[in-house]
Amino acid sequence: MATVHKINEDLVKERQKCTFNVQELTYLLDGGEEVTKERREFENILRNVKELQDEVPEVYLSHKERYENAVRKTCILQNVRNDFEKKREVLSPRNIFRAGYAVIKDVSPFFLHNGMFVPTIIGQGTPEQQAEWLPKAKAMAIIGTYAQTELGHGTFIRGLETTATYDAKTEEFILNSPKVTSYKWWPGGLGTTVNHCITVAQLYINGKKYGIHPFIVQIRDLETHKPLPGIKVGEIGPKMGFATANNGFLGFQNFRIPRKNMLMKNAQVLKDGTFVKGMNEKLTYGTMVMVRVNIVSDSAFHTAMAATIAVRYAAVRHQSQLKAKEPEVQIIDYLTQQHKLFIAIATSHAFSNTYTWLYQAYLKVVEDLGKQKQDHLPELHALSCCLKATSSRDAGVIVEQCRLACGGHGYMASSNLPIIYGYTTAAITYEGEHTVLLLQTARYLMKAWMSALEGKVLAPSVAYLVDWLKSDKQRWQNTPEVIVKGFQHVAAGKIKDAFDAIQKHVKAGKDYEDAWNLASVQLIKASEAHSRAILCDGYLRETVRTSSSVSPSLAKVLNHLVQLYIVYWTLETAGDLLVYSNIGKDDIAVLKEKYEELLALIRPNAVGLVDAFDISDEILQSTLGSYDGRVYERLMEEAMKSPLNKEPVNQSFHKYLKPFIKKAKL
Ligand SMILES: Cc1cc2nc3c(=O)[nH]c(=O)nc-3n(C[C@H](O)[C@H](O)[C@H](O)COP(=O)(O)OP(=O)(O)OC[C@H]3O[C@@H](n4cnc5c(N)ncnc54)[C@H](O)[C@@H]3O)c2cc1C
Repeated sequence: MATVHKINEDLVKERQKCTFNVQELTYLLDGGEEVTKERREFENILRNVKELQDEVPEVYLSHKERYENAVRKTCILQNVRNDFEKKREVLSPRNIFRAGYAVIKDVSPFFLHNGMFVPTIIGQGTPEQQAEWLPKAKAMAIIGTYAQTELGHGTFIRGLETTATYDAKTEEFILNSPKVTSYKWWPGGLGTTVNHCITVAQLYINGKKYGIHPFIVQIRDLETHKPLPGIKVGEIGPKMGFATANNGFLGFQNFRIPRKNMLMKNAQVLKDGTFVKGMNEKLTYGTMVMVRVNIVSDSAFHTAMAATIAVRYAAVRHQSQLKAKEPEVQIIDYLTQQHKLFIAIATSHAFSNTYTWLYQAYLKVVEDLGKQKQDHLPELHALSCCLKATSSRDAGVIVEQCRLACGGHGYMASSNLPIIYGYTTAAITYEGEHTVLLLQTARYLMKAWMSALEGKVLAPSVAYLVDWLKSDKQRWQNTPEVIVKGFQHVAAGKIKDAFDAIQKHVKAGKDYEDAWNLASVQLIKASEAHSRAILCDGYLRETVRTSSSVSPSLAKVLNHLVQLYIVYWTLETAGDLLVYSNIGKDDIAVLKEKYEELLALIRPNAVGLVDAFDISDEILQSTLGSYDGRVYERLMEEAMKSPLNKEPVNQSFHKYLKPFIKKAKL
């Protein structure tokens, strides 16, 4: 049985100060008591699986050992999950996502299987293809990944160079990687784990190019796991993070796959080689949108992890004195520390709330698409692009801020903050590079602006453009509602400026594409401002909605957090508000005071708020952030696990250091 340690006294006191019911907030954040219970039950089972405990911490393992350990543990996790789901409901995706971190400190080599392989078969396979592949994929009789990016092209997918040439005689596609730049590069699990992948390739029929399409490709023998003839596959090597994700490369040489392996929900290739264009190419957006929506939720969780570690540590850590002769202060009592950390808590809430409404919007669009309706798809696509971009970027900044807030100990791998940063920052690039996604949203915003000028009715998320055109700027008030309007004014002003900049360049004789490039810094700023307005508006609306159904004490705390988020961003973007809204210097001065008041109001609840994220020690895996606050003891215990501490004198002393010292001339 695990030893139960005494809880650090500072944390005990912090928990006594808390003014709301922590459990109530946990249920709210999880989406209901049942979800929390399911999650805890599953995490508890995992906690008691002895084989999942590492004797040697992952960081001390070699690259190869670390990978092998990750595969071993992911298989156990999958078996535990299967047993659990046999007895009861299928686990919710968010709960399984969280539990994964209790098993592997970094990213699982199976990450892409459920993250992209299965969803792509669902999103882009015909009913017959789904019937053939899905049962095997869901049971993990086959393990897959999603191979799109190549050495030469990531963002520009039309430039992909892998070819799939149809051979009508044999009813097969022949896959080839004609150049080194056409090698697939990055797919998770591809290195040495998966036996299948979805490969995105340029389709050729009778010498004619038909654009990029997805194909299911078996790349390894199911018995021996050896690459099949014509396949060159391997691992791409160490990266900034993602140590166990097993990202790989893949090349084809005249590799043949049956015709039925092209995913044909959209376009089709008939037996005789006739190409049938899809009714709606936009259908393929569905999977992409879903994955981006999920990244908003992942960002909420990664931010919550970092906030939990840094807030608990700030409560336990004492450093310096505020006044001479007084005891050293808990660092959480420095206002600058609260400024670094409380926004982390509020940001996680903002992203959770955003995910809630965005996911509902996604479900509605999927339902509509089933009825051949796609009116809301462009809006959802634009929203998912900018919210993925902004949430992953903000999460990266916040995690790093939390690491810095932990001083030197935050730099320890055992704090887990460096690893959390590694996978949080990766999300800024994968599934659509940050700038590129902001520019995609900007395209939508430019069209929306044109429509607004023409007096057309706009989609709800950009309806503020019409209001902005109609009315004079509203009289400023320092209320959350008016501030949100202020953010909308900033977005509208920046959208107008970017639009005008493009027009100016076009009038000066530039092509539209060149004008676009010349205005692109303004375009991404417009997109960022739009994201911030959407985040603040959605977070405020969701908080108002949920506040009516929770206890008054919790509603009060939720209200403090949303206000903090809004005021924080007002002060961060005060320059923009001064340019584009009616805010005055005096209003900003009042808001600075308001911000300090909010920090003080949140202070007694800080530990309770991170406890409410309910992230178990097994998931946090942090010496600084554990529930019991045994920070120093854990740091020392982890240090003692270093292989360098297993022997009194390291052999390098005798081999190198001693001769070197002996030779020293005094
Ligand atoms: C950890 C990780 C995991 C990944 N997993 C997978 C996976 O499983 N499967 C897979 O297929 N891929 C995967 N990828 C690849 C990922 O999707 C690409 O790296 C990403 O789409 C960016 O493409 P790129 O690397 O070609 O960057 P580039 O597109 O070359 O970007 C480089 C720079 O050019 C800029 N740029 C590019 N195009 C434009 C433009 N039109 N306008 C303005 N600026 C532009 C970008 O903003 C960026 O600053 C992964 C990547 C990472 C980091």
